[in-house]
Amino acid sequence: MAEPLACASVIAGSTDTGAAGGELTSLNPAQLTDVVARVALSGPPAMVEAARAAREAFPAWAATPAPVRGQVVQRWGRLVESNKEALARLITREIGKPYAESLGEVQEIIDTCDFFLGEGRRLYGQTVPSEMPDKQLFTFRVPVGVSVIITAANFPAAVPSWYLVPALLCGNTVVWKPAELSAAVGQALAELAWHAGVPASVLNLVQANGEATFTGLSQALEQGLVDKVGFTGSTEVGRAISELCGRHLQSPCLELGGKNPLVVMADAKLDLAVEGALFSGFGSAGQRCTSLGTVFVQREVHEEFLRRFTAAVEQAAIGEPMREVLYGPLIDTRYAERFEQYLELVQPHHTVHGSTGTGRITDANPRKGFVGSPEQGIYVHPTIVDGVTAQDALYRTETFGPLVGVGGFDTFDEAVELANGHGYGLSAAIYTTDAANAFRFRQRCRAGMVSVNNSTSGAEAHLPFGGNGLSGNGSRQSGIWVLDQFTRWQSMNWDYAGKLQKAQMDLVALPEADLDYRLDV
Ligand SMILES: NC(=O)c1ccc[n+]([C@@H]2O[C@H](COP(=O)([O-])OP(=O)(O)OC[C@H]3O[C@@H](n4cnc5c(N)ncnc54)[C@H](O)[C@@H]3O)[C@@H](O)[C@H]2O)c1
Repeated sequence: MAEPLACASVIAGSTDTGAAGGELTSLNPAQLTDVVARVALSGPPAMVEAARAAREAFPAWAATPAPVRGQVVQRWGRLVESNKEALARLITREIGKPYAESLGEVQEIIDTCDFFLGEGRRLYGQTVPSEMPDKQLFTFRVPVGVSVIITAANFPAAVPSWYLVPALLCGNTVVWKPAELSAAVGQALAELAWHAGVPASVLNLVQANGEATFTGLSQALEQGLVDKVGFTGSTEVGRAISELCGRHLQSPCLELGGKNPLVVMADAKLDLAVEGALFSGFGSAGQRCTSLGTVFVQREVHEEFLRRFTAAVEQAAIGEPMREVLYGPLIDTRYAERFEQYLELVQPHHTVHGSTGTGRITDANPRKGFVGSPEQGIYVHPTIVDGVTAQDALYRTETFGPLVGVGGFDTFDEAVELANGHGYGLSAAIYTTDAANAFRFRQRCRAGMVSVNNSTSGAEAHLPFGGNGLSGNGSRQSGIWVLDQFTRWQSMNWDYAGKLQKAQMDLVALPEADLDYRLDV
């Protein structure tokens, strides 16, 4: 086993080993005897100190030409690329994500850096015509200022990069607070950024628990040190962050939970739908914000879909994440305990399918075909629950584990209602061979992201990512759309008439017109 890494906050290049917020041991969830990192957590003052360092660094970074910032970001991407396997191994070791998916996660950072290299040469503003002569109007994108980015453990590298890369490219300075459970991945990614030329006080790393983060953020906002908050995590914490920011007249980016529906129409290619449901329901052990929550199947094909889906889940490879598996362990025992509580939402009238057991996978509660040994890891059985209706708590609760509900519907309108009615609005999918159904579904769906004949999971670095309702406040990551989060529009007017011209008052006379004129044809 590799030696544990030492992790701590790094503020303007100085490491805070004081552990005022306590010490945390980050364990490999597939092998709990493997200590991945020992983390010295900071107390609330670290957030304030980091925000102050970022504030001081802001003018110089904002004045650095955007194409140069773009090249820095691109170098970060190149360094991530040359460390791709090492970073992916660390992700798998620290949070138990299957290695192939960890490689994909690292690729997404590389893609994001590549995309924003080009954006450094654009960051376009506009020239706008004025209503007066000898006057020109312009718009410019200007950086927001100090951005505090707080992220979750389940996507410890790719999702942070969706914030960090555009924030830096746009000229902001940053305080990044990774999840405690992925402290080592956070430190590794930050280290690569510093080595790529991002100045230490432009990207500050704070390792702290949720409570200290909230208190520190609140103090930093109070002192006017923070201009933007980006948060990825649970809806509950997102709401608290939103209330805090609102008091300071700030609008945070919020990327929160999901209860993502997948609709299977009777005309769908069932095998394709099963494949999509398997990947999005059980991939990453259901610990994605875009994980499938409930499959709604048109009644004519409900039984057949369930039969094939159950068979696919029974055959799925589950086990040690460095091997070829659909999913590995849950990220932490806290998640497993919560998952077991969610199983209690399964009412007696539901039928549980597709597993040799429920709850934790252990030698005493084994899963046939388990890849490796479950004893030292946090593994849970995949669970399909049939008979989910809009009245069930399961219908509206994000379970954040390998549990997929299945429900039925008769008409397309009913399917749309079920897909929209749970309060979340992150991702939704429909399987159909009828193009009209696909377009109508997209049009009536409240989700920020809609898939047709594809699973609810997946993202591309240049497409907007984000949700509505309980899934977020409509902010979007990725592509050009995220620029609106990390820049503000500034307008400028330049009058070269040599006299004061007043808009709306000094009107330029229009040519004479005869508006009563009618054609005689
Ligand atoms: N929409 C998305 O893009 C997206 C992506 C990944 C995860 N998620 C969601 O994240 C959740 C899972 O992550 P989690 O359980 O770690 O979430 P969480 O909300 O408990 O924690 C997320 C982050 O917030 C910090 N935090 C916790 N309490 C805080 C507080 N009071 N103030 C400030 N920061 C605080 C944590 O330390 C962590 O860094 C799920 O709901 C999942 O759907 C959403």
